Amino acid sequence: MIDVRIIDLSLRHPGGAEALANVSLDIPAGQFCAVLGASGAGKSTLLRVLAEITAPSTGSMLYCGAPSDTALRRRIGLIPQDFALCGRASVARNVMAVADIALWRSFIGLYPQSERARAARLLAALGLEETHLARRADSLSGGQQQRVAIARALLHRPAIILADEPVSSLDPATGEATLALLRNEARDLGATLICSLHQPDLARRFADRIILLDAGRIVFDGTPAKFDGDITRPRLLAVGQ
Ligand SMILES: Nc1ncnc2c1ncn2[C@@H]1O[C@H](COP(=O)(O)OP(=O)(O)OP(=O)(O)O)[C@@H](O)[C@H]1O
Repeated sequence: MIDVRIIDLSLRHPGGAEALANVSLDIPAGQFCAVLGASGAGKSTLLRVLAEITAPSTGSMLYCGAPSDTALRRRIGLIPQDFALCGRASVARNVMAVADIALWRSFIGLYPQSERARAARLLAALGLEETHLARRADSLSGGQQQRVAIARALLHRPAIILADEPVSSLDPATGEATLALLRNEARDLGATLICSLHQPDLARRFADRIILLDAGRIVFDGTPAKFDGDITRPRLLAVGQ
């Protein structure tokens, strides 16, 4: 079980606006923390900083009180907004690409039976039958590819799951079932789940805690019961005005 401490993170892109501004959070181990906010609010930036894909301008993160290291990084399950699949490779190869499997095995596609079975079980739970394992990833629909990215993140039993809009390409019913599965898997693993969403109703139903970002700042941090569900500010003008 890993708790996450985020200390005064700020990030200003070169020539751009401040994507994160003085973000501090203590996320207890095992918590499902939903990150909401209008488009451009900084949700992906926060997740990318936590995944150490993007370096912050200032601030730091601690995992169980310590900076991240190689061992910690291997315990993060990342679901990127763009899925980051290898289109030419099979679904099986994509799902098992980041699992803790000897490199020579993954080169020749010889995965341990236990990992194959877990991959098939996860994909089936996500609504993708075993026949999908042999298909090229780029032959799947966008929503199917998104679920492959979710299975890949869960396969190696992560202690921290960073999910960037993991149901954005799914129809409402599949999205709800997928988010329920993600929450349940995280619970079973004791994993801390930090998940950006565009659907306040899903966040209210599934998350333990909601963080609302606006222009890179935290403007709400509390329980779903206290959240009023409004993630947008009236700053868009209607066409013709
Ligand atoms: N590489 C970059 N260079 C310059 N600005 C960037 C870069 N990446 C993001 N930004 C800016 O940082 C801000 C936050 O972007 P971010 O992608 O984190 O928003 P978001 O809340 O995830 O949005 P969405 O819901 O549309 O995915 C935006 O103003 C965006 O234009």
